[in-house]
Amino acid sequence: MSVLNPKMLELDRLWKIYDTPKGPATIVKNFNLKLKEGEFATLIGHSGCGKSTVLMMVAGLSEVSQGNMILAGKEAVGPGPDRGIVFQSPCLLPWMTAFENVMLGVNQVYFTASMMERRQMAEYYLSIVGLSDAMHKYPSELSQGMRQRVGIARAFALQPKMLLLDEPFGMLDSLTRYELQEVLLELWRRNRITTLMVTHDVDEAIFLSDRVVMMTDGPEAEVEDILSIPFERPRNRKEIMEDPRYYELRERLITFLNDRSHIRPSREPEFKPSPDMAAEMAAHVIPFPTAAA
Ligand SMILES: Nc1ncnc2c1ncn2[C@@H]1O[C@H](COP(=O)(O)OP(=O)(O)OP(=O)(O)O)[C@@H](O)[C@H]1O
Repeated sequence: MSVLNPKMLELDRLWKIYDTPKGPATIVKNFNLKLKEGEFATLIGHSGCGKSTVLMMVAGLSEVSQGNMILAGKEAVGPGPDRGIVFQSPCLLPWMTAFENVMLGVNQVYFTASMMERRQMAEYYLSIVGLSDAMHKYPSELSQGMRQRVGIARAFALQPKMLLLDEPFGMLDSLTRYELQEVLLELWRRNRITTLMVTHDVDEAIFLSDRVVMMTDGPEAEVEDILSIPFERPRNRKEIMEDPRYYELRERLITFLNDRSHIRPSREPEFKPSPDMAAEMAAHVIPFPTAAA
């Protein structure tokens, strides 16, 4: 029997400071989070608060300015095949079929496996995401939703320790998004890969996650609160939506986002013309034509 790692990911007082022309900008400050093996967590917060920044640090694609990041008991530095990433747009190589795009990573990571095993692995994941009949098509022959299915299959096929998803369904219509949420849950049910996902969608966060991590507004964003989602798995969207707890959770998340939007500083720039400029502007106003004109 395998023993689950009680701490698959530990983010300990993580900071991200960018050097900007105006000086250092602290985007994320003292960000603490622990994920258990097999846990599905989502990051939610206002646009620009630093969700993708946290995800990119975990992916090893953005350097950690301060703090520790431990993945499966080891310090994680730089990117690696132990972390699979799915972006909003799947970035497939256009001259390769869906199958070849998935095989690209599989060949790199499982180079000791036989060609037959590698092909079977790619075919298995492409069929689970519903692309059995389209796996030999080129990206230009696939819809946006199908391309994202390839992106999801590609990430799972590498069997990473962690899956990182940056608004993977953000560009899809709501029907396709619901379908792909189900696809993602089915793959996750079979593999139980520890997952951290960025989303703006409160319903998506509740439907998919074990815990929703609410981030404060940036700059200097940190974890404000964490909401545990109590619904049993496997989850059924209809049953969840009929559960009174769903509306309580939804209310809490929406209230959190709304409350924070009230304390956000106004971004409206100040514009006070000098008296001379005001006179100049007034002189340029074209009078509204009257009936007599
Ligand atoms: N290379 C960089 N240099 C300076 N600032 C940056 C850099 N990259 C991102 N930022 C800033 O970091 C902040 C957080 O950006 P990030 O993309 O992480 O936010 P987010 O919460 O994911 O936003 P959204 O929900 O809109 O995608 C933003 O203010 C952004 O301008």
